[in-house]
Amino acid sequence: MAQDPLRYQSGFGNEYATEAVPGSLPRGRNSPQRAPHDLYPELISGTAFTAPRHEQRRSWMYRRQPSVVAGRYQPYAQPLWTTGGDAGTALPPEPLRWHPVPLDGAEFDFVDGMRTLAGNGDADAQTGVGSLVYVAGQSMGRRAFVNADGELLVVPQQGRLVITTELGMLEVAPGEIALLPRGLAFKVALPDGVSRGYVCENYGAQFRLPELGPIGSNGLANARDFLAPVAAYEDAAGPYELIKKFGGRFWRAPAKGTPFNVVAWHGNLAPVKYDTKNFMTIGSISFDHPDPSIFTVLTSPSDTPGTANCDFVIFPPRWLVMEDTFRPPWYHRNLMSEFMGLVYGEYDAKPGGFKPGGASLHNAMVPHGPDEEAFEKASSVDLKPQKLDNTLAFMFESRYRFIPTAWALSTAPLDHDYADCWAGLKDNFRP
Ligand SMILES: O=C(O)Cc1cc(O)ccc1O
Ligand SMILES: [Fe+2]
Repeated sequence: MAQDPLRYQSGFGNEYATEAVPGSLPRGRNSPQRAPHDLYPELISGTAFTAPRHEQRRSWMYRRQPSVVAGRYQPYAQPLWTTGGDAGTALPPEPLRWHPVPLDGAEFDFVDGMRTLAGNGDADAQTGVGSLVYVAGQSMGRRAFVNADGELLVVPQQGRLVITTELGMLEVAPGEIALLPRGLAFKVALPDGVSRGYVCENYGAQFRLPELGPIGSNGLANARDFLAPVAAYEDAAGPYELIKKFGGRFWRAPAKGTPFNVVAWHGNLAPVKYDTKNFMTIGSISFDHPDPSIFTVLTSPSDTPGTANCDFVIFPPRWLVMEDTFRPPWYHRNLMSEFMGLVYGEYDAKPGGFKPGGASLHNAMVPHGPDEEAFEKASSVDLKPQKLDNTLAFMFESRYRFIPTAWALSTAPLDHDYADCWAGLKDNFRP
């Protein structure tokens, strides 16, 4: 690779165009009789050909070998990365929380270290999402992964990820996120050693920026802050192992060379990264705690308007200035189901038991809200302007109940005492 591959092009869903070797992109057409430098043109589409134009996502790659060149596939064991929700599970109708997932995955890479905590929907029906955690200590070396079941929204919690994709490279640190399109080959290197993070595997409509309504034409996540890679290809010869997730099952195939052989590409289907520091957070400057939808970074719509397959919501550092207001989240129970994680710091509704690397799950109509400590403090504190700083929590919010996996309910560090955080709330009524 002649140029630094860690350069980026900005924008969300742009018509990007990039070439690692000048002159490798055909001009004025997509598949000339012979492409420049005798590269093979190959199309990857992330939407149906007849999807509405504004939803269309596809890219053209110009590569040294088309990706059909691979050996035969054999089953591959990754039993803890499950797909969808297991309808046979007796889903507890109460709040669930997990302590931080232990950092004991030094022997695993990003694919083998992935565990599904909870899932819903059905990859074949193109609905629902999985909520996963990874703990990994090995870089993928000459192993590449393709996920035919969904796109991956990656939320690193500890350790940077250097993600090599067919379309180029992304370096993603905690506080940033990556969005990896369905079907695009990638591998992950771990420059900081053992790393942990969260992943939303989205089987449904692709994540996109939310409508802004009365907010106007600027704000929340701005399109230009999403960064796509520039074309870059691997030179070193030698065999590769391809791992593929396809219909919930895992497969492996040998390949005689690297799948990261794309010399140039153009199109609007691309991996991107986004730094949550660039999120323009909006809040109440009068009174009351607003609905958390104001914190939506990306949304995957379902076929019911406003009722998302999944919203990706962050709770970033921000000022709280509301007058005569209980400032943390209210007690509530919602139609939508909420899977939450914490990248760093403290979450204002749960200063005690919700830790970075942990997770919580409040499914449809499961009541939840501030723990006793948060309630006591927020209902008596002097309401000066207050900066909630050094904190980043997030939520995968879905219209479908998240069903925890057998791993989540047995091996994972389930917090059996979670309900105790509300048990001490007093009846303060004095008629
Ligand atoms: O339950 C939670 O902590 C997430 C959440 C935050 C908020 O500010 C309002 C509603 C909500 O579900
Ligand atoms: Fe909630």
